Amino acid sequence: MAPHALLIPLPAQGHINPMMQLAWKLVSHGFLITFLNSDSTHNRIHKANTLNSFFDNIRMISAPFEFPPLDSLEGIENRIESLIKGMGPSVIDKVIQEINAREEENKVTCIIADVWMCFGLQAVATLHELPLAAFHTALVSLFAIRYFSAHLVSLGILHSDGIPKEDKKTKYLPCMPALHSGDLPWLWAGEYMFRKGIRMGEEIKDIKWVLFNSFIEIEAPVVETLSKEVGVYPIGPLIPPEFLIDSRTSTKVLPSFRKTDTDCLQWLDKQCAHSVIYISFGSTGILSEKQLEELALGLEATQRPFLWVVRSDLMKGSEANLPVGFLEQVRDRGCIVSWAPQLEVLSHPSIACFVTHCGWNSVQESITMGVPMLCWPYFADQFLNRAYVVDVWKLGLPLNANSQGIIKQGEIVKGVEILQESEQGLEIREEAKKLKIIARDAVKDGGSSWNNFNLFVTAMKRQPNE
Ligand SMILES: O=c1ccn([C@@H]2O[C@H](COP(=O)(O)OP(=O)(O)O[C@H]3O[C@H](CO)[C@@H](O)[C@H](O)[C@H]3O)[C@@H](O)[C@H]2O)c(=O)[nH]1
Repeated sequence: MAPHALLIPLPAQGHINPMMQLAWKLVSHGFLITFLNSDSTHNRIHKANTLNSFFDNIRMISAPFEFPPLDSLEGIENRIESLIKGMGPSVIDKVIQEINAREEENKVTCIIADVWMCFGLQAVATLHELPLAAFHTALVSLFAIRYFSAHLVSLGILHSDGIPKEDKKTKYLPCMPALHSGDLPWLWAGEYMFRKGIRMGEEIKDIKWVLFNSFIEIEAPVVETLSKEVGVYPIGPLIPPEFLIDSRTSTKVLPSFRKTDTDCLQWLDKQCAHSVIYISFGSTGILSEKQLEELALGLEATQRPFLWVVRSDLMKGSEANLPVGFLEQVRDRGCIVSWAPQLEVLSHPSIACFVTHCGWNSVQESITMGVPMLCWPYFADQFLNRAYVVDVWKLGLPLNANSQGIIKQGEIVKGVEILQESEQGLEIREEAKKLKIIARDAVKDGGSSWNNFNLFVTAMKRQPNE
């Protein structure tokens, strides 16, 4: 009997993508996969991706629960709570019963759930005598700072609502870089996120396998510290192996929530090597009208080619408006798309640098493709990721806002020029080349993530009575 994993993602692009990559990897190791979404998320993915080879190998199912994908932060607390209830333990129990009743020969043999979907799930796994693994889509450091945050309260470093007592750059954990107080990943959503993070740590502590889409080499001290408390298994980067070969011919594109515009790849083919600035704010980052204008004018002023993902909801409150005359001014030097095949873009030889909101997938994809970054974080873990990119790995530069919170056009021009033309930029590009190799080695035979993944797969393939 083939092992059969039930995968339960959080319905947000940045969480579904790595879960799909994990699904793909498990299929290549002989697993059957059932991929569970809420009804609305399931329908949206199918609508945006009519023909995609992903669906040939992975069974996509949905739970009867209307939950639109999390691609805006509006009312986030209530939406997360409603998701945790609507797709909670009793629903998962029913889904497993239905699959097992239908498929005598292919019963579910393990559950892998996003850490946000694990609340109360251990009881269901125990009831069905199934192993449960939690999947964390970002840095181990993000989980660690949440996990140890109650301890930081007891030490008097944080107030009981998660706000730091002192507003200065602090080494909150000895194993992590110093962070500005505003970099703490719960502050954007206040006490709710802080408490939820602590609850998550308590819930996950008893789960034997916690898989991380990261790799040990980039945050070894944190992995070592957290492993004393939790079963930490970094298995990333989960980027499909086809993308890790420089002379790749694969056209595999992950299904996403939005229609992918692949024409930009032909535009990239026409550009010189290492010349193009790629700009994307992931699935949720938004800009004010003024901020969008400054970015556009900054790109114009660089006089360099650029590929910019302008999602229809990139601008706060209305359809994104580019400054009057901007398109006429930049002409063929700029390519604007509403959703890019990002992995293919980042692995294209014409890309010089990535202006990124520092969502973890974007950062890890950039590392794995050896592309230096200009960091423009927006919320959640993105400030923590920036601290690693800039201060620890030295793979990029921060884009600094002025006193009104605006990143001005000159800052963008300066960032690109430093990366492309200065001694400091050369050092950053050298670091990017080194870390690209380390990232790829982690998933090669015998690499750290390869070892963890194989340990996990072997354990999941073992029959319960073995
Ligand atoms: O035009 C685009 C833009 C993005 N992507 C992909 O979409 C994903 C976006 O993920 P990420 O870069 O992590 O950004 P978010 O969508 O913002 O991700 C959420 O989830 C991440 C993982 O938990 C967190 O680190 C982020 O802070 C959170 O916002 C990546 O795989 C990109 O390759 C595309 O394919 N095309």
